[in-house]
Amino acid sequence: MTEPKLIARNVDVFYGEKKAIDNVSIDIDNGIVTAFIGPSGCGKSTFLRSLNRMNDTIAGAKVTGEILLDGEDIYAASMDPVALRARVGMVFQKPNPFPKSIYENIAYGPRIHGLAQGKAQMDEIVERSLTKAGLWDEVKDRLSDAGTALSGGQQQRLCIARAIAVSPEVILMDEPCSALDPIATARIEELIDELKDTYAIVIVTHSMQQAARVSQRTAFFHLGHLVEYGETSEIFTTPREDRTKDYITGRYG
Ligand SMILES: Nc1ncnc2c1ncn2[C@@H]1O[C@H](COP(=O)(O)OP(=O)(O)OP(=O)(O)O)[C@@H](O)[C@H]1O
Repeated sequence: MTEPKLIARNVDVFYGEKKAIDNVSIDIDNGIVTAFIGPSGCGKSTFLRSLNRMNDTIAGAKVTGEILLDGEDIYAASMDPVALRARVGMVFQKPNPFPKSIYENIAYGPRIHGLAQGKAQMDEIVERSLTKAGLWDEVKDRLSDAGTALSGGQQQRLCIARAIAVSPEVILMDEPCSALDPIATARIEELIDELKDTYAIVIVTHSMQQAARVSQRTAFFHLGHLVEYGETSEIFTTPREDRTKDYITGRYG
């Protein structure tokens, strides 16, 4: 057995006095897609954001407990949150390209992290990242066009390419398809399936069909608790907990 990529132990997340995540412990493995599901407001996004310290950017948010990336405490004083977010990248619900060219959207991260020695190396990173995100053929002749001029689905693949460009180890995706049409969604789902061999992927989704299609492991959250975690096929066919059963059969959510 290889070590889990991420280990969370007894994690609580507070917004001011309010506890949004209560004592969550979970191991997240490499080479697979892990889905977080559960009714609106159960804390999926909050917990996802705690995995790369995005909650640090929210005033009043506090995380307690322990989260280890390859055994290293990501909340340790010695951990630089900017470097951490390159290792644990994030893709958001709404595609959010920078108001810059397609090329610059990809080159920005590698530049600030000093990953390219010169123009030729940067060109290579840009091409490799866009290729991995399945976008290169569509944009190779228009790299100086604005990223925001692309379609919604292309913008989301651009955002995935931007995350890939800084050589992450984990990619967190917070409902990455919720603003996309079914065809663009299918492209992203195919892409997620390809990327899982290189990165640990965690996806928050409202769609149980999507969780069933793209993930190998599923975590069901309810009211800030991790109710059940296991193989996706088992969670959807033979859940152990009544609350999971009620959710996947559509009794609430
Ligand atoms: N910035 C914030 N400040 C205060 N409370 C927040 C903040 N973000 C989320 N919450 C609260 O924390 C709880 C969990 O919210 P979160 O967005 O993590 O849930 P979610 O399961 O991702 O919901 P959804 O599926 O609707 O996106 C909710 O009660 C929410 O109102």
